[in-house]
Amino acid sequence: MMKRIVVLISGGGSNLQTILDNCLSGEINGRVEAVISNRPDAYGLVRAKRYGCEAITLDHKQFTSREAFDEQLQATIDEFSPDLVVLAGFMRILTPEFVQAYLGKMINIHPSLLPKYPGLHTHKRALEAGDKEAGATVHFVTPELDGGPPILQGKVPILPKDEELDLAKRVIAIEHVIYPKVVGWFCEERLTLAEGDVIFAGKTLQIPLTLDDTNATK
Ligand SMILES: Nc1nc2c(c(=O)[nH]1)N[C@@H](CN(C=O)c1ccc(C(=O)N[C@@H](CCC(=O)O)C(=O)O)cc1)CN2
Ligand SMILES: NCC(=O)N[C@@H]1O[C@H](COP(=O)([O-])[O-])[C@@H](O)[C@H]1O
Repeated sequence: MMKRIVVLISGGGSNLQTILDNCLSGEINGRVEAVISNRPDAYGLVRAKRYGCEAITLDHKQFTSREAFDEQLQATIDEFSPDLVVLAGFMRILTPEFVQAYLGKMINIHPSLLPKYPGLHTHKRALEAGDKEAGATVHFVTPELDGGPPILQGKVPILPKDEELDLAKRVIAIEHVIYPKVVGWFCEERLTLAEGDVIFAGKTLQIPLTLDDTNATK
């Protein structure tokens, strides 16, 4: 049964595009039913229209509170009865009530090797810390910001002359590899969240998988 996916965005949507492409190619056994942006000018909405799904703007600035925005967001998402909600560059902190409604069926990609650098400006922080490697983490979404159980990480080197943009480009390239992989696993029903544990292919993940591991998990 093809899974129903809703994607939340705030910007350019390159991760969204990778997921759309993998749905079209059959790599992901799913269909994106709707893309919802909290910003009207998000180019990801153009990508959604080109793919042929609903492209919806819920401008968070039009709401009097975070709770009111989340309430409307939940009502909009539920119109599509998704099996999976994918945050792809979605830049709003979600209320605990909202997150609880999608626990175990909502994932996010974060541009750092969590638990290092939750929140914003991850590449700047990694460079300032003098780190030798960086990367991205796909995780289940919980009320704790970027604190949800990690699923898969992709690592990249930090090079001596790297500036923020250099690192951002190298990290987003690995994001485009790991995110569709995790979405695909979820749509094949190989990935679940149970009592706070990530269950992948029938085994409890004690630590997140890294990209190198995935060859062994075919
Ligand atoms: N309850 C949760 N909400 C969200 C999670 C989560 O794990 N739990 N993940 C984030 C995604 N994210 C990083 O990966 C993130 C997004 C936004 C922010 C943030 O500080 N947002 C500000 C506004 C910033 C802006 O508009 O540029 C805010 O909401 O006030 C931090 C981390 C998605 N939500
Ligand atoms: N805290 C959330 C966050 O910073 N997410 C990051 O926003 C970018 C979105 O790019 P995209 O719109 O091209 O997919 C990605 O790098 C993603 O990791």
